[in-house]
Amino acid sequence: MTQHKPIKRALISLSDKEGLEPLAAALVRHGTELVSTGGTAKKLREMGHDVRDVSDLTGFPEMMDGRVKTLHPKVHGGILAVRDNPQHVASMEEHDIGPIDMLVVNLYPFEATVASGADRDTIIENIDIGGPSMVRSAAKNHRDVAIVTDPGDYDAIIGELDGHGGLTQEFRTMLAAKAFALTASYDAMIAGWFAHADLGQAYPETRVLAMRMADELRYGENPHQQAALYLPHGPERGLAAAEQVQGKALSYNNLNDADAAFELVAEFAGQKPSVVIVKHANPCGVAQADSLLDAWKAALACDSVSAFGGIVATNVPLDAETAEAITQIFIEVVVAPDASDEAKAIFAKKKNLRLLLTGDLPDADRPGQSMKIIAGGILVQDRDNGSIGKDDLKVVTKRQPSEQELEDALFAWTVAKHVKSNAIVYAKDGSTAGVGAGQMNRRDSARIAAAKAEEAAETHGWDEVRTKGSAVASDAFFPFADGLMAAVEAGATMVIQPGGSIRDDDVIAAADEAGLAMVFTGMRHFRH
Ligand SMILES: NC(=O)c1ncn([C@@H]2O[C@H](COP(=O)(O)O)[C@@H](O)[C@H]2O)c1NC=O
Repeated sequence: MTQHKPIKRALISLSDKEGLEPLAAALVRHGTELVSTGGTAKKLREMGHDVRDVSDLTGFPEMMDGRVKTLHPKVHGGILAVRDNPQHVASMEEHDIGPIDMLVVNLYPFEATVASGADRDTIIENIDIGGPSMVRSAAKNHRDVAIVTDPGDYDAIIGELDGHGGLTQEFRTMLAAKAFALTASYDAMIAGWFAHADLGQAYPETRVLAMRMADELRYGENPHQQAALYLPHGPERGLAAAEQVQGKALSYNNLNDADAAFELVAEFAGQKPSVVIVKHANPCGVAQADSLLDAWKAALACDSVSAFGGIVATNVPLDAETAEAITQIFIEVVVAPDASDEAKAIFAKKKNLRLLLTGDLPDADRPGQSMKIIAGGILVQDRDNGSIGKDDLKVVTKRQPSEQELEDALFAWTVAKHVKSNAIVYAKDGSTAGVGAGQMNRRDSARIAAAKAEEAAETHGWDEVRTKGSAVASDAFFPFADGLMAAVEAGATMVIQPGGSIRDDDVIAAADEAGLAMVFTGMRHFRH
């Protein structure tokens, strides 16, 4: 049977004293002697408990604004001594060191201090030194010492004390693992603050990532893959901060697709009502219109086959009419800044549909980084926040684009930025006409996008395929004229692309011959 080791003496030193009362009461009930630092000792006395001050134990006053309180052999010896090691026992006797069986600590609130906008000196003062030192000592000696760092564990500890009079080795090991994760995360936050905030290093020599599990997911991309969502410490941001109003638990693929939809729709923040439909992380229909309902209809019309089981994102709050229309087909997730009560009630009828409300959309041009795991490493890059406006465009053809062509071109360009390479996007009158994604050559993407537009025309019984008279965006330059010619065959009259190929002259000549207007952006948007 696993032995439950009693706690004869506990050192308690807490910044966050929440939940202390029942834990202290349980310890006292089981005959534990309490030793404590200034503020915590005061609190315990207010609760009516006998407490020994740590300064009494060490023979030194707490000093230097609390920088030195527990950093003393009487504390660390009492924690680190191996109880059945005769030499350690002899040292304890020689130096009058008593064993400490439990340490209850939480650390100075470094993260909250940074978040509060405090000045540098205050931030530095909130780097806990004595706390992590004790935590590491106790976690190392978890064979004999219980290290309690998470108030979420207090109840279980009280249960063990009341039920068995002490804690098992397994319990102490679990606590130790948690304690080392805490000190590692704490130091990661401090190192991150120094590198990023204090020294302005976006790519420091050593990068420490500390993340907490926010959700255990049912599985990963496929059912045989285990998966979880991890978030960095600090305030939740972006899609991770969204409120899930209803629906089944979000899956790995839902989160990945919803993020793609959310990032694309954020490009349209503050613009006309816009709808993005994403499938397998690529947009399959994107539209802007005077009403959200019209934007939904236009986005859906682009590729209603692919939209089935898709993810929908909007740039304005959902209204009842749009909610009603969306629920006419099977949609996995809807992401929106907000939703009216009527819209929520309509979605509520679709029990499985996940509705995520994000509040204001993030700035699409914000700085940041993206990461991708490769075998044996992580690729880190600035997030693709590059954007262009009309003034950045260089007309390279004889024909100048019309205002409408320019608008459609910029819209197609914005969508193409969020389509996996090779990306070709046709757009007309503020909505996509065809999206070609993820092909190994540009010509195939151009053909696939055009074929989708033809299919949409057949499905909806339109007289004309919407690529006729459209603007086409290519996420990177056309290395040959063949990709451009595929767009000409589809009826595009305007091209937007980065330019920069050694065969640009051939491509421009082909565009001139076909009577196209073509602009170069000077910026590429590969997305893999
Ligand atoms: N300096 C030390 O020796 C020291 N020992 C413990 N602490 C921290 O002091 C805090 C508790 O202080 P108080 O009990 O005075 O409110 C805890 O967050 C603990 O981690 C210390 N403070 C900072 O380093």
